[in-house]
Order: sequence, then C-alpha cells, then structure tokens
Amino acid sequence: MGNPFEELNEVFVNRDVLNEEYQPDEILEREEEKQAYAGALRPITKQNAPNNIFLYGKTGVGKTVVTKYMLRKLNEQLAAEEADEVTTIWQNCRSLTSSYQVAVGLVNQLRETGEQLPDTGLPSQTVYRSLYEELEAIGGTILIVLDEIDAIGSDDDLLYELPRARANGKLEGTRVGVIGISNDYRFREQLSPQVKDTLCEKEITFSPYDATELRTILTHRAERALVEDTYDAAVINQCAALAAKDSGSARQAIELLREGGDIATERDGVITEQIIAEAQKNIERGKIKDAIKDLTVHGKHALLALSQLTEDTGGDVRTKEVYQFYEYLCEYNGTDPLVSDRLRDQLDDLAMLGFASKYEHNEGRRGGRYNTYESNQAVGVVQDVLVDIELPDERYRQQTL
Ligand SMILES: Nc1ncnc2c1ncn2[C@@H]1O[C@H](COP(=O)(O)OP(=O)(O)OP(=O)(O)O)[C@@H](O)[C@H]1O
Repeated sequence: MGNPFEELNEVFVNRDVLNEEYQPDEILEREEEKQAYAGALRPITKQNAPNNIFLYGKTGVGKTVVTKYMLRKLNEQLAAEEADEVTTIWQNCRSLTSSYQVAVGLVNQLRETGEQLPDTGLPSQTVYRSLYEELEAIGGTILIVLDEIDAIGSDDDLLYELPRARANGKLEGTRVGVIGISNDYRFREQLSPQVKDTLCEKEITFSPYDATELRTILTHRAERALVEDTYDAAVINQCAALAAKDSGSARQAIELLREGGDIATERDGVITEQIIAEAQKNIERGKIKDAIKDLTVHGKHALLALSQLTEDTGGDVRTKEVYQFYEYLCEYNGTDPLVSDRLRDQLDDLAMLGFASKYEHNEGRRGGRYNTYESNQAVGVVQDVLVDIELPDERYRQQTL
C-alpha cells in the first residue's frame, strides 16, 4: 500500500493564495474606491494633517484588503519622496464594546507584556493619558485603523477625543488620523453629530460585488492558486454567480473555490460544477454548526429537545411538550431549566434564527390559540455539535416522559 498522501490528486499550486490572510499584490475592480482613498490620504504626502476616514460596506467586499493595500502604497510613496513614513496601528474592536476597552486595547498593543493596562477599573482619563503618552513616544503621523468599529456602540467618546487630541493640546509632536471600518450602517446613523462630523470627514462606501467583478477577482486568484487544467471557466463562473446571488462577497466566492479544490484533491483532481455545488453545501453545514455553537445554554437545550421531538413525532410539537422534554434534558445534564414562558422566548428566538419553524393555530372556542414548533435541523446534526449535552437513549426517554 502506498503512502496515503500519494493517493491525493493535488489541485493546488499554492493553496495559501485562497486563504483569508493572503494579501494580493493587485486589487481588482475597486478603482473608484482606491481613487477616493488616495484622495483622503493625500494630505499626509504633503506633510499635512491626516483626514479621518470612515469605510462602510457589507462583509467580504474588500474594505480590509483595500485599506492594507492603500497603507502600503502610501508608505511606498512617502519613501520614494524621502519623507517620513506613517505608523499604522490596527485594532480590531470586535469584542471591545466601549471607548475604555478600545483605548486599553490600543495602549496594550504599544506596550511590553509586563506593562499592560487592566481590562477594567481605571478612570478613562488615565487610560487616555497613557494612550497619548504612547502615541507621543512614536511621533510623526499615526493612522489608527479601528476595524469593526461598530462594536464600540454608543460609548463613543474615544472617537470624539482621538481626532481632536492635537487641537486640545493632548498631543504635540504627533498627528493622528482615525480610519473606522464597519459593516453596520446603523452605527454611522446613531453617532452623535460631533463624532459623525469628524470620524466621517471622508466616507468611502464599498458596494457588494456583482458576478462579473467576482469573476475577475477569482480568475486572478485561481491562476495563482490552482494547477492549470484542474478547473475551467464554468467553475469560476459558478463560484462568482453563487456568491453574487447570495452576498456579493469576494470572501464567499474564494472560500467556495478553496473548498471545491479540497474536495477535488481527495477525488480525481478535477474541480467540476458538481463539486462546487457540494462545496457550497459543506460550507453551509459548517456555518449552521457554528451558529448552533453560538446559542446560549438554554437555546442549545431547547434546540436539542425540539429536534428530538420533531424526529419522534414528525413535527408540530406543542410548547408544553417541548417544555416537558427540555426540563428533563436540563435536569439530566445538571442545568437549571428556565420557566416555561422563558422557554417560549427561546423557541421564538430559534424560529427567528431559522433553526425552527413556528406555526400559529387558532381553533376558536374549542381548541383555543396555541403555537407549535418544528426543528429545521436534524437531531443528529444538533447532537454532533452539542457533544457536551447528553441525550438519554430512547427507551429511557420513553419511560421518563
Ligand atoms: N478587489 C479585490 N481584489 C482582490 N481580492 C479581494 C478584493 N476584494 C476582496 N478580496 C478578498 O476577499 C476577501 C475578503 O475581503 P476583505 O477582508 O477585505 O473584506 P471586508 O470588506 O474587510 O470584510 P469584513 O467586513 O467581513 O471584514 C479577502 O480574502 C480579500 O483578499
């Protein structure tokens, strides 16, 4: 028997080209956005104060990749002119839900391990002072990129403070510009007028890609990632069309091609349209599993109970039946169950998230009004993900209920 690795039919020349972290040397199909970005960054090349820039667009439409590209090009330009390069600080704000946390995140990026600030407990002004000290120590022009800036919510005074730091005498030798990135347009709308005026000094909107644009981006990647003749134009078109129809996200299109490549490598080394259809199903299944993992502990118990009952009864499960099994399941696993009204909320949430369907019944005076639920997920899939929750075996279940 040969080495199992030799049995694979490799389709990739360089699979990393289809990875999220890959930095393409060319940005395609974003000419207008690059122009607008260059315009917004231009004062820096003239030794003037930087603008603040706000980028908005749905997920996967190139906000990050274009920003990284533009910052690289900016420094290349400055180096060519023998001017001082700018310093960039990239802060993802995903789990940072206040100005305090973002400021601490920034300080800690700039400090050694032993000198980190605590996540809570200091007065905000102390944290801001530390931040200004760190920025002043770097000097020159500093661009602070706040990715997923919407996480900061309404606690946005850092976004007021930072751009005004120099005007307010907090910084002397340093110029700071903020680049905020978001895929939530409501965030921009809810900003206080003063913050909006400064942060959104220059705004660049990234629209979803259409199928033609995605085809260009994908073709360029495929030429660098895949062995010739392991795919054809129809496969590229299919990935582009599926992603354009769903989200307009280049990430989704690239992911489809990568997953297709993985499947083909385990088969006969050719990516076909059928394989891309399979890849799409795999990715969707993966997303469902991730979403189940993200449910609250009660959401998980409720979903497991509902999917088991859906399988046992064929669907249309009444709330009180779900409750009975849910309560039992919680106790079996050592979790305190919610009261039945709160379980109803959990079931409504599951329906809203697409995990379950809810049916409203009204049988007039005789039967009254009631709801039934049905799980859209097979109990096997749910149980595969929720390995921590034990489902008692059927005989035991029948006896107990
Ligand atoms: N115009 C483009 N040319 C080449 N690659 C692109 C282009 N646009 C997006 N990509 C690729 O698509 C993927 C997603 O892009 P990116 O991370 O920039 O999206 P985003 O808008 O920042 O999304 P999110 O809001 O989810 O962070 C990356 O792998 C990126 O390299």
